[in-house]
Amino acid sequence: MTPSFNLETVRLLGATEVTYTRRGQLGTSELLAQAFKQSLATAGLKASDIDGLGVASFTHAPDRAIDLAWKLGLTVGWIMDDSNGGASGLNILQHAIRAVQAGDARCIAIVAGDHFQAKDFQQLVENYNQTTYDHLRPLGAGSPNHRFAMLTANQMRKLGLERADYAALVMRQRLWASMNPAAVYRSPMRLDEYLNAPQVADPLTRLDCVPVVDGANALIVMRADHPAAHNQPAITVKALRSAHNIDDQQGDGLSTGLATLAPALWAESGLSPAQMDVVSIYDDYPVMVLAQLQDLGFFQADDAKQFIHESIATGRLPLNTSGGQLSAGQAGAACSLHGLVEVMRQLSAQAGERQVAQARYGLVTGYGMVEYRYGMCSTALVLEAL
Ligand SMILES: CC(=O)SCCNC(=O)CCNC(=O)[C@H](O)C(C)(C)COP(=O)(O)OP(=O)(O)OC[C@H]1O[C@@H](n2cnc3c(N)ncnc32)[C@H](O)[C@@H]1OP(=O)(O)O
Repeated sequence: MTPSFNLETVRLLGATEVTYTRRGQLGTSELLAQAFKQSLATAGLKASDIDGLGVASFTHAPDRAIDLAWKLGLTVGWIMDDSNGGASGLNILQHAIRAVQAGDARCIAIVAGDHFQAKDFQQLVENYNQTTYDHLRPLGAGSPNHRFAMLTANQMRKLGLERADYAALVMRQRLWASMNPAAVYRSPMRLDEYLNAPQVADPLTRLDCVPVVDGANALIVMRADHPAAHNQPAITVKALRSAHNIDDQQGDGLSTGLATLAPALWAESGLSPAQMDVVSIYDDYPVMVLAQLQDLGFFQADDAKQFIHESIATGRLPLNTSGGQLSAGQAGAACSLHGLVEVMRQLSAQAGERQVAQARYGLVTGYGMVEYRYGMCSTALVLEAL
């Protein structure tokens, strides 16, 4: 287990998202640049304050972080690219915190985003890794939808769930999305709409699968003693843990790396699931939202149905208050900062109509990098508004 480290010397600010669109006009560099500029404006910073840059993207290639630094006119002493999908932004964050603590940089901007034409996404999933290319693509099963359909069927059996139970989660997220101007799907969803949506891979329909959009997110990681750290409500990280490839793809995929890291995460933060005021759980498919909440101790297997209807559907647990990716949209690697940006906005009292009253503690998870059965990467962090 990694040793704990003092996070008090680091602050997060400048959380921002570029409005998600389907097949928009801006290319990846432009989206990343827009997120960067919005983040600076939100944090009250100038480009010359930034001395570190992290970039997460699938479609930024052949450019890399240094090319974006040049386009933005940045001179930096710390730079990082990450293409680990749903884990990428939080992976950069984990490194950025260390860099700021160690004095390699004082003020790091992290940006994540993608622009997709329809054919780009197909190309991405079929070439996601060598395993997919060699073994799944020839079977016509390159898309993650097929694999998460199997995980959903298995979870339905294990937890005694029906489609109407998943509907309650998806519909609640859509309700949150109706209060997020940046979300791509904002019209409230009815149960019959959910149940009758076009099937994608039994038992998943279109409304269970994260929609592909364009967009970008950004935030700033800064030393707590930096003069600009007081430009807006300060947010600190109480604990951050990652656990990747915990079982060599030999498990059932319904227990993620979060089950491994949860004891240390809660012990280090000194907090418990019941104390979280707002929660962003990586939501590529509803099955994984439930799997991660269970791993983190929000409910026990026997209570899954009750938890969905009493805590999630009622909003008693403010879960994925941006609408989550399922309603706001998944802009490629931007998904890796999506949940963090939302929790930071909630903790900074900047969430507009969907603001959770007196939000002090928040939880964020990242998940991703499907090898051939399920995601291999898991990260979680607990945040506090100071
Ligand atoms: C670790 C991970 O993150 S793994 C996950 C990685 N991501 C993925 O694999 C993406 C999964 N999603 C998908 O594959 C696709 O979105 C699909 C298959 C579900 C849907 O794709 P398609 O069937 O091609 O539908 P398409 O995107 O063209 O949309 C068709 C219509 O449905 C609408 N639509 C699509 N999704 C939604 C949604 N969630 N809510 C409401 N409307 C939707 C579209 O706006 C479009 O409407 P229009 O015709 O009026 O413009």
